[in-house]
Amino acid sequence: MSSNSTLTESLHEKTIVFGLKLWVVIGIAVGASLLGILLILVICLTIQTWIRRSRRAFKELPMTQIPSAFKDITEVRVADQFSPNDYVVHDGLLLAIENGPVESTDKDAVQSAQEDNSRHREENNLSGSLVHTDGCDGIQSVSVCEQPSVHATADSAPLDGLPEFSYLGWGHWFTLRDLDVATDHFAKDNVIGEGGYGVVYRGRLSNGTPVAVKKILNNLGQAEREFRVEVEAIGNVRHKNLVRLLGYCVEGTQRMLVYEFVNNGNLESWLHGELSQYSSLTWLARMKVLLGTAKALAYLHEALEPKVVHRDIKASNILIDDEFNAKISDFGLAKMLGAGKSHIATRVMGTFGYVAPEYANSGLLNEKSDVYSFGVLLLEVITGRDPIDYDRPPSEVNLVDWLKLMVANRRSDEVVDPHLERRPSTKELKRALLTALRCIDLNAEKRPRMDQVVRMLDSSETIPQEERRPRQNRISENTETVPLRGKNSIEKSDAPEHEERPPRPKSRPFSSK
Ligand SMILES: Nc1ncnc2c1ncn2[C@@H]1O[C@H](COP(=O)(O)OP(=O)(O)OP(=O)(O)O)[C@@H](O)[C@H]1O
Repeated sequence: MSSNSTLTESLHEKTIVFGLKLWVVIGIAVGASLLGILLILVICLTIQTWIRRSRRAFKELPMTQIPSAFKDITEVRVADQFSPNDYVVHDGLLLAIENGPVESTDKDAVQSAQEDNSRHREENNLSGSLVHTDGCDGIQSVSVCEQPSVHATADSAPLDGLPEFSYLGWGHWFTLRDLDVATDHFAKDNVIGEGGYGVVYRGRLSNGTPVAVKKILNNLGQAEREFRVEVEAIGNVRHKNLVRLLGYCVEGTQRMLVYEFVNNGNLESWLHGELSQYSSLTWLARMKVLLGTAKALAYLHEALEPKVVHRDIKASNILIDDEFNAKISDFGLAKMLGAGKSHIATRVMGTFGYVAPEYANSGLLNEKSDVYSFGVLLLEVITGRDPIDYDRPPSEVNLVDWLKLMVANRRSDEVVDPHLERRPSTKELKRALLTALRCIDLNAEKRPRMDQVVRMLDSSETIPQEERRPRQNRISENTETVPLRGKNSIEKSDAPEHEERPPRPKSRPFSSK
């Protein structure tokens, strides 16, 4: 009884806290703790909802692309690609090329495709849904068929050292602050280059990963579209020869894409730009880059469902790493082609000189347009010439036309890039030229598929050690800067008619219907 009264007395004693009685102080402390716990719960819930909403804002970007087998692979007969004649009829011209034997066999091709395929499947251990476009350019046309389920694999796992909550299932959600810090406040010194729709910065994430950050220009409908298409096309796709998208940032009007940093420039700067002043790419390095490009395109066209048509294959979109592996980049114009669709009708986009004629004329697009662009790229690599070069005499301005003429006149050995230190053998040259000519066939149906192109090009030769690094010119993510380029979108109608030379590299909207 007395202890009870002592307790009551103590509770009624005044404390040093504003002279409040003890029971009042205890009450306030308990109340404050409860409030604190409640507040923390509310903050957690708000953050969770915010992340969920933000993801939904992207319509739960698809975890697409379940590679099925490389279809028809066993039906491909490499020997069919080169008839044993000493000429080929191409585009109405009798081309004076002798066909050398093709070294890779069906067995090799099938085996390599199977290996590729099982690797893709391992690397893309995904299940999920597909995305369809209805053939229109509007992003609204993209619909997600079902909620994808993704099983993270080693390759698609969150990057080490980054907060787990930022992981989206295929890549990371970065805040503006993350990227501001990564690029040193988007410092001018960190600008790698500028494309039609954004500026690319070199950066380093908080966990030390070197990245390229593409800051999309604000308020451009096309830019917004490009942003979303790029995420949809390659967000969830992994291939050694495709640049890896590590994540993105969406904050207010800001749109940014974060890629793996590819440290050895792009093919365009090696062939015609700053890097060409230091050294010429060797023939084997060129072929390695082209073979990698062909493999990535074969993957996009043959192994994915729906297939992805890149639409802007050109030298500046082929990034190169220090082992001379190609990495196709810039998927902003990509289109999905659903199963059973032979083509889609769409606005003609692309880059002057690379766009397939039937697509330019009709707006009908399918993967054979990429095959044509690849053929032009191959010719560019063989000859070291721009697809369109107004500095040359009229008969040589258009690379494809000039090349066909040279071959028809049995002057094919004169077309090789004079900057090459070691010319390719006649057999190597024929292999490359014939492949290119097949790719630029005016009849799109006659063009080979990209998996066939891979086999045509693959000579199973490796680059000797001493040829791997053409002298002093590797670009390190810390040191040199790839030449800065201005915006150079040109409309078809912008193309100069005669003397004036268009800015290089030529870009983007080719023409509008
Ligand atoms: N992941 C990357 N790593 C290193 N450099 C990159 C990366 N992505 C792009 N770049 C470089 O940034 C520059 C700008 O690239 P971007 O794709 O925006 O434009 P582009 O292809 O030059 O032109 P356009 O957009 O008009 O086709 C190019 O020099 C390109 O090589």
